[in-house]
Amino acid sequence: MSEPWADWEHVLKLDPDKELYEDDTFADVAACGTDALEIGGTLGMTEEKMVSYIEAAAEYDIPIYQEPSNPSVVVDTPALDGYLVPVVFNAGDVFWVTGAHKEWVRIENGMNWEKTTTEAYIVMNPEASVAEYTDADCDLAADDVAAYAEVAEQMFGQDVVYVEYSGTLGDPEKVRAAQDALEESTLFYGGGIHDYESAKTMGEHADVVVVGDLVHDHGVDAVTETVNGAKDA
Ligand SMILES: CC(C)=CCC/C(C)=C/CC/C(C)=C/CC/C(C)=C/COP(=O)(O)OP(=O)(O)O
Ligand SMILES: O=P(O)(O)OC[C@@H](O)CO
Ligand SMILES: [Mg+2]
Repeated sequence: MSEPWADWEHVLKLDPDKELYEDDTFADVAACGTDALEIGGTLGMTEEKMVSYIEAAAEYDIPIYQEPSNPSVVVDTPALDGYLVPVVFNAGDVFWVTGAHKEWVRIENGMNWEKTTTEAYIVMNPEASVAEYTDADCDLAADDVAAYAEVAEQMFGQDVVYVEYSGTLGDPEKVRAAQDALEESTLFYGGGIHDYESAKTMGEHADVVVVGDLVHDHGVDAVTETVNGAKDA
């Protein structure tokens, strides 16, 4: 049976450390046309902020996945369809490859493996908090990105590979290189998607376009444009 993300084209990532835009509501967010919500962020995250976003989104009929940035913010609730847990393949600190994950399994009272999937992150924007946080080596050419993607799928069995340019629009050639290197795995692209064209461009190379900051900074109507771009790609 294929995993749900095999059918996704667009994901909206909500950061519980940020507010929704102006008069936008969670009902508006849920109706924007995206295939799923991912809830997570790097800075200022707490379990309380996570819970309030997950509970608000759970009122609506849309898949919700938590993307925890560390073990202490993981929320155990039936409101979640699952956990998408980053593993940063180009991290400088092994804590973000296996260390945090080991700590999570150690402190949990039994894991819900059915609901847990890892995302093989390739972090590409050195200015992003996620790059600083994980001490990622972002100095990667297209063939480096392709090789990381292939290693993730073929050697580590990763079903989701995520080219992450958080905060800036990336190089489509590097996204395409990752796609060309993959056989079955689903390629997520995130970073700087802000309109129909940018979503369409990245959607031509990635399987799933992830939109983050736009929903907080410009609102749901702007996100709907990106849904259209991703679906037309
Ligand atoms: C084992 C568990 C439960 C967690 C560890 C998970 C790992 C390895 C996290 C490291 C990578 C990370 C922080 C992922 C969070 C998702 C993400 C990339 C959010 C975007 O971050 P930015 O846009 O850089 O941050 P802000 O928007 O908060 O500034
Ligand atoms: O916030 P933006 O730049 O849209 O990035 C989306 C996502 O990839 C962040 O993890
Ligand atoms: Mg961000």
